[in-house]
Amino acid sequence: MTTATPTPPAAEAQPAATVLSATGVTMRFGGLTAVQNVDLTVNSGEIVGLIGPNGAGKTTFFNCLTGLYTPTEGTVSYKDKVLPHKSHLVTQAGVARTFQNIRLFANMTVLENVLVGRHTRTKEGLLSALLRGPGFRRAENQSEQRAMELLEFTGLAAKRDHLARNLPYGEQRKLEIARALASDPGLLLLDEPTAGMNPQETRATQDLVFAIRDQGTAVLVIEHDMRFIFNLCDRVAVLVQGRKLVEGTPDVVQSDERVVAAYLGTPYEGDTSAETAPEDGPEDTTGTTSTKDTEGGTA
Ligand SMILES: Nc1ncnc2c1ncn2[C@@H]1O[C@H](COP(=O)(O)OP(=O)(O)OP(=O)(O)O)[C@@H](O)[C@H]1O
Repeated sequence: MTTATPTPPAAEAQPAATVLSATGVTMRFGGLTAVQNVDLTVNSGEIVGLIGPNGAGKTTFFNCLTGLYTPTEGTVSYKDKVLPHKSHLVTQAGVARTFQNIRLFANMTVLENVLVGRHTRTKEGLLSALLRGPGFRRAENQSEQRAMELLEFTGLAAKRDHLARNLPYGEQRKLEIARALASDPGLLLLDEPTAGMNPQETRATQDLVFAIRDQGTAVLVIEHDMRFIFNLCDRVAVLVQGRKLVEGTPDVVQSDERVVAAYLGTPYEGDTSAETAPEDGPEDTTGTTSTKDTEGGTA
């Protein structure tokens, strides 16, 4: 008689832990309120999208989350700890980001760029670095190993010794992501990761973001390419004139008449801000066109 190995009871569906919690975030620049009383959470295992017309406050909100700006009001917590208003401390806490305009060290190699992103995870001090003692060399080897893993992961390993400035645009964007991942973040914020990309590069970026999520890093992404956002995200929040207008699944958001109206700049029933509606031109909310497809790279 064979004894069946008891199978473990099916794991009960646990509510996902909250990774990021932004509460009542407001950012004023003089008389201009760029972000107003925005709440947003990102849970572990999630990809959350942040969309909105130009000037809606998306990047300002990212800057508040990542310590570049000190919000005028509100708090931002990562894994239940309030984040400091210093970007390197936010990175150290476990939140990494990329920028709308690529910020690589153009004259450093691909590998060196990722190693720079690794510095928040190395403990060796300045003295140890100057003396190049065994502890420093061990840490250096480990960092290089991790950097190479990330270059494999992002498909850039063969370019490790190329100067960043010589990479094609799509690979520069990948390198930015690899560098952000080098700090081993639990949350990655991507600001327009497909801006200026062709459709193949955009699809590859989509696959990369799924892979990042599958490896255990939650993702919050700003993007104008609606097809990309609605394919990728579990949840989407829409900012309009600094306020969160709608939040929900891609299906809910796509079919919300307020979202369509906000993008078209037309008033909707109950809209109190119609007189100051954004002047941006129509953007496609149907998922058929990327508004950035016609833009050049921002490198
Ligand atoms: N440092 C700043 N000082 C003053 N005003 C600012 C500053 N940064 C942003 N703003 C203003 O805040 C508003 C929101 O800008 P923000 O760049 O956050 O929008 P966005 O949604 O990211 O736009 P886009 O999609 O075009 O990148 C805009 O009116 C912008 O001019």
